[in-house]
Amino acid sequence: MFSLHQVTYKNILSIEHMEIPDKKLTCIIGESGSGKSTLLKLLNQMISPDSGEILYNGKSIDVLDSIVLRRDVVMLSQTPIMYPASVKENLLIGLDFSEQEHPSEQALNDVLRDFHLNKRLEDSCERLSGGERQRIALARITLMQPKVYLLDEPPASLDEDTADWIIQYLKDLTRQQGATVVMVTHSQNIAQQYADHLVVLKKIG
Ligand SMILES: Nc1ncnc2c1ncn2[C@@H]1O[C@H](COP(=O)(O)OP(=O)(O)OP(=O)(O)O)[C@@H](O)[C@H]1O
Repeated sequence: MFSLHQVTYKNILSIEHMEIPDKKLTCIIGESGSGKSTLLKLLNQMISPDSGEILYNGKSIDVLDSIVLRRDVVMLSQTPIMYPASVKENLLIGLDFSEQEHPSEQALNDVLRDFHLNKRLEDSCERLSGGERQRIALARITLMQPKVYLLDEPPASLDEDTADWIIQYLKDLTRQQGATVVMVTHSQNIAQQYADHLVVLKKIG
């Protein structure tokens, strides 16, 4: 899905060669500051490398329109944006942003159930817990049905049981919908248990 060749970014990343496989769950691990979040940002063109080449499905991502690329390759940051609006509005933001049609109320309620969110669509998002925000943000991007999910530490504000079923859910997306999931994690356990492919980053120098 992605191939990186001789990619450098500031004095943060220096990658001779890296493959990120299609339809698999890839975990990125490495010490703090080793460039894990930076690598995700390179994959959806939020930033560009100083040198080297990144291929997406065999094409250099330089020549792809970044809006089109980001419809396929969706990133969930460590601190997802939550608007002071209803659960429904917050779920639909990603679809609006990528100019996709809204699903039925039933589909939105199904997604709340899938993510164990005991909320109604008309409830406000203003007083959600960190874990609920994280799950709404993840639900928001699954509604967009991207080809690639770039996830920056999704389990960060989730308890262990919730983190486990969410990662299992992501793994199922790779198997059932052929999605590609690239996930940064600090947890060696999660990486060992769930990753089909592992990327280990080391600090330069
Ligand atoms: N645009 C930038 N310009 C300069 N330095 C940056 C930039 N972005 C990040 N850094 C630095 O690059 C290093 C790697 O950052 P990054 O967030 O990618 O690491 P990480 O492995 O995800 O870390 P953590 O596990 O702590 O989240 C850090 O030292 C950070 O301060």
